[in-house]
Amino acid sequence: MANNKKNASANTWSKAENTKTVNAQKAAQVKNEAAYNKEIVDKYKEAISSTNKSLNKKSVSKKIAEPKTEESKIAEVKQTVKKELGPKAKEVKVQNIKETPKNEGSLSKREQKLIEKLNEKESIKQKLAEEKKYKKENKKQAKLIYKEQMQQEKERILFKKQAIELKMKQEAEAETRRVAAEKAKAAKETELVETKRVDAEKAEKEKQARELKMKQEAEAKKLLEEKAETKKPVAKKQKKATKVEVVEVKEIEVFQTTAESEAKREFIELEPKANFDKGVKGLKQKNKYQKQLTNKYSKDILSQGTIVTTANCRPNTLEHIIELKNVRKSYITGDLETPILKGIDVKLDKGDFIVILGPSGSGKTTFLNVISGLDKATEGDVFILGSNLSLLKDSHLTKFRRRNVGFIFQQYNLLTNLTSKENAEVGQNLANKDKQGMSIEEIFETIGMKEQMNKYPHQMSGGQQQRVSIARALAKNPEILFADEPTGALDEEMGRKVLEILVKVNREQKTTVVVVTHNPNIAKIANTVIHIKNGLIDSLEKNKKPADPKTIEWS
Ligand SMILES: Nc1ncnc2c1ncn2[C@@H]1O[C@H](COP(=O)(O)OP(=O)(O)OP(=O)(O)O)[C@@H](O)[C@H]1O
Repeated sequence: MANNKKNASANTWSKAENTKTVNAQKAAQVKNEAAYNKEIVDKYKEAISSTNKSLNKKSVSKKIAEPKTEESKIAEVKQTVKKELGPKAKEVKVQNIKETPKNEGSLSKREQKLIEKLNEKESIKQKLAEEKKYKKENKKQAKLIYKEQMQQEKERILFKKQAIELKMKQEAEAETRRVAAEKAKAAKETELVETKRVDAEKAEKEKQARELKMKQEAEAKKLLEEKAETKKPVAKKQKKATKVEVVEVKEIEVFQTTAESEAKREFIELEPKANFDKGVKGLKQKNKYQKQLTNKYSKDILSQGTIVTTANCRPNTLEHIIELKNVRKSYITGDLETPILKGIDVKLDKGDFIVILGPSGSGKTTFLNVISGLDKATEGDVFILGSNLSLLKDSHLTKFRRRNVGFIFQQYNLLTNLTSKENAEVGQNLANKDKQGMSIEEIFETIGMKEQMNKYPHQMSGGQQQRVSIARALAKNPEILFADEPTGALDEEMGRKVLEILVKVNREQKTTVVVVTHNPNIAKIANTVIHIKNGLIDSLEKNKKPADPKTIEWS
């Protein structure tokens, strides 16, 4: 019995010794593995540090799990052994190993083998668990590091993006500032240029106003002088002029046709002269001959009403206000004679409304100028109111025109610095005092311009200005009213109005009206229509029923 007890005790001790050895081995192994783990952790740390360095960022603020202490490892192994050995291990632990006698029995071989196997198994299991754990830990760490790196990369990209955006924003702001500065500069320059332009315009306007004022003053002065001169012509001229001129002023009184004066008119028939050369030479001879006759007969024609013919023509002055015989008009161009009017014969009745038509360049205006005394024929008789205008001196021609004829031009020719009324008064100053005519007010009433009497030409329309020019012509109370394209610059409405006035004057005042026009429709309001073609009268038609200007077609 005592021996059995002794053996059991020896066995227990031996077991304990073995367990101690195993535990020591395990502790050594854990120590080694701990060192190994530490090395791995160090490596990770180093990797993290190098990654951080490469990202040029702060070090990863990662808390890497420190390896477990040796004591905790040993405790853990002990715990595992305890778990594996179950109640046996419990038993071993319960007993005090140091106190257990060394020779107290021994384990059976089977038990020993079992323990060895268990230890081995435990060791492998332990190792696998550790490995798994470390792997898991490493994977977790790597994941964290990766996550951290990704986060850092994201931050880096975000930072870069923000930096780019900031740069772009700064550049945009700088561009905006530059554009604004340029705009401001341009605006300043424009303002400067505009200011200069406005100043220049202002200066120019002031200059023009000064000039206009001076011109107006000069014209007004001239008008007043003319008025004063008209009132006392003889007295003033006597002061300044020579004796001969005084005689001239006294002598020249334009002949007026009355029933009484008509009977007293002298008639002189000159032998027609035909032995002139051809061309320019002949033209010069004709001019010379005409001058001689002019010097001889001009005064008598103008003041005495002497009728002088160079073309075998005795005009019927009671019937015909205009009578032309073999009228020619030529111009000298270089060495060549250019014939325009080529031998015109015509008789036009007093009080007629005459319209002259013809193609452009046919000689209409030349014809009008010759019969109105604005130009002189080269050859032939031009009897107007019985006076042969071909034999009047220029100064006498002017007097004749002033007394007897009125003009209306396409471009109204009003004095710009005089009002409508004053323009008309200029005409009135030249009026035929012996002939009873309309007053200025009546004239403006006739032309429908009473409200515009105090307006200046620039304050009126073209049609209104043309009507003022009619008023001016009518104020002269002329025997004949000549109009060259009077509606040429007007629209239809104004054109018709002007024609209505001319017709009215013709009917009511018995004024002979001669109108040159391109518009064949206007011919319908006339009672005499002349067609001029190539410097000759192509036809003369009488119209017994002239149309009202309101009813004619216009274009
Ligand atoms: N001073 C001049 N010197 C030379 N030729 C002239 C002169 N004046 C007019 N002519 C010519 O006389 C011709 C007739 O001119 P005019 O003005 O009389 O014609 P018109 O029938 O009135 O023409 P339009 O209807 O075009 O006004 C034209 O060929 C013109 O060139």
